[in-house]
Amino acid sequence: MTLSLQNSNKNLISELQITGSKSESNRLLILQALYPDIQIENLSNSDDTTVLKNALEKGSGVIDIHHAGTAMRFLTAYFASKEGCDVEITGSKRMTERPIRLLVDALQRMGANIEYKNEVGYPPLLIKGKKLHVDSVKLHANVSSQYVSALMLIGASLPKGLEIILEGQITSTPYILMTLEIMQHAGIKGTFKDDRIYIEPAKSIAPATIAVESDWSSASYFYSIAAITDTAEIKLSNYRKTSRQGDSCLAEIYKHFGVETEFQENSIVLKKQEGTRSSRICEDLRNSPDIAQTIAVTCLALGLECKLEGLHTLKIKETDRLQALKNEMEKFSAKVEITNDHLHLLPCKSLNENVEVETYNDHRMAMAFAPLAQKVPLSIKDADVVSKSYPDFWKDLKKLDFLVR
Ligand SMILES: O=C(O)C1=C[C@@H](OP(=O)(O)O)[C@@H](O)[C@H](O)C1
Ligand SMILES: C=C(OP(=O)(O)O)C(=O)O
Repeated sequence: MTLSLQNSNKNLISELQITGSKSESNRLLILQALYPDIQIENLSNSDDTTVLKNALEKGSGVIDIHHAGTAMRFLTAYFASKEGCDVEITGSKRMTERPIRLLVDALQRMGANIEYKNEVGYPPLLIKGKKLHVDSVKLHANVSSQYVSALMLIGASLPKGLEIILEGQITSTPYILMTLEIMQHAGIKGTFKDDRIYIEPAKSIAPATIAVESDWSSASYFYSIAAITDTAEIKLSNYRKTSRQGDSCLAEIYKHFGVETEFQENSIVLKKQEGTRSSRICEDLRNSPDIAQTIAVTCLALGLECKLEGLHTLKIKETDRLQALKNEMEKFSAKVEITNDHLHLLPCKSLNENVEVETYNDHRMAMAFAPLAQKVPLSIKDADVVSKSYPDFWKDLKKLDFLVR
């Protein structure tokens, strides 16, 4: 499905409720499978959460998790530690190109029975679950924090708990902290200090109801919309000032674009007044890789120079996001330089109209480019990719006066 987009309203006022965080939801579903006394409120309606939920219900045979990185990594650890289970976990073509060796190596050192069906280091995986007894493991932490979270999530179910020693520079740290905080909220004890994580064993936990906060990465598109328009007041419900999600750093980052965040009880209001904004944006996004595309496109729309670093994980996400950003921004007449971990967008004076944006099976390519329709009419190819994290995205855009056809 290709959608054409346009929005000429420069004064946006609206109220939305975005679905629950897929990161929080997927952690809670794994914990609930291990500790059934956990109740979850406001579970995400994203594909990534649905595939994980279905996989846990199925529990055997061939399990296809499509594009969902967290589902692939968390389920690998979960099934490997579940005695008697016999599964093949596979996913989309792209998933078979996303590395998983560091996690599999660590689990194998803990005694897990995991084999690669095709290429060593990549899904599909053949897993025969068994009791894991080793209580300390080393893990390289500079490729994906999801490997770390996967081990943490099963840690408390092991007889002696689990110590994880992180090697190398730690990437996406807020996601590791999110895992720990959610486990602590569920009553599991654990610590994360310097390069050492320790999760205490827990045979059972007291009943707990845990509410998922709405998704901050999804909120980024509304920050971008507010930044690009003249004036805006957009209320997003089910957000907290003290969030477990690292992408809540958006509230600080978008001040540079003149967007202020008012924290109300259980919601945020994004307020944009005309005028105020920086002339150049420089950010290190090692801790928040998922908002890189949003920020780059906001800068493109506003003709700002943008230097982003700490982007070394972008190449192994749903697509090579650095190359995809360069390809698509250049269609609008931008000049973009990329390296392995860095993107430099030069100020762009005028934007080409009616560009067809390719999305490369990446939900964030579709959603990050949509706000640009406030400057020039454009179209988004394969627009239904958004369902990976935010199935109602196009419906919600219409509430902000976007013409979506
Ligand atoms: O743990 C999580 O929920 C996630 C961790 C991040 O991945 P990396 O740690 O691979 O950067 C992030 O990009 C992804 O969208 C969700
Ligand atoms: C990278 C992402 O997801 P995952 O790694 O879980 O597929 C994302 O949602 O931007």
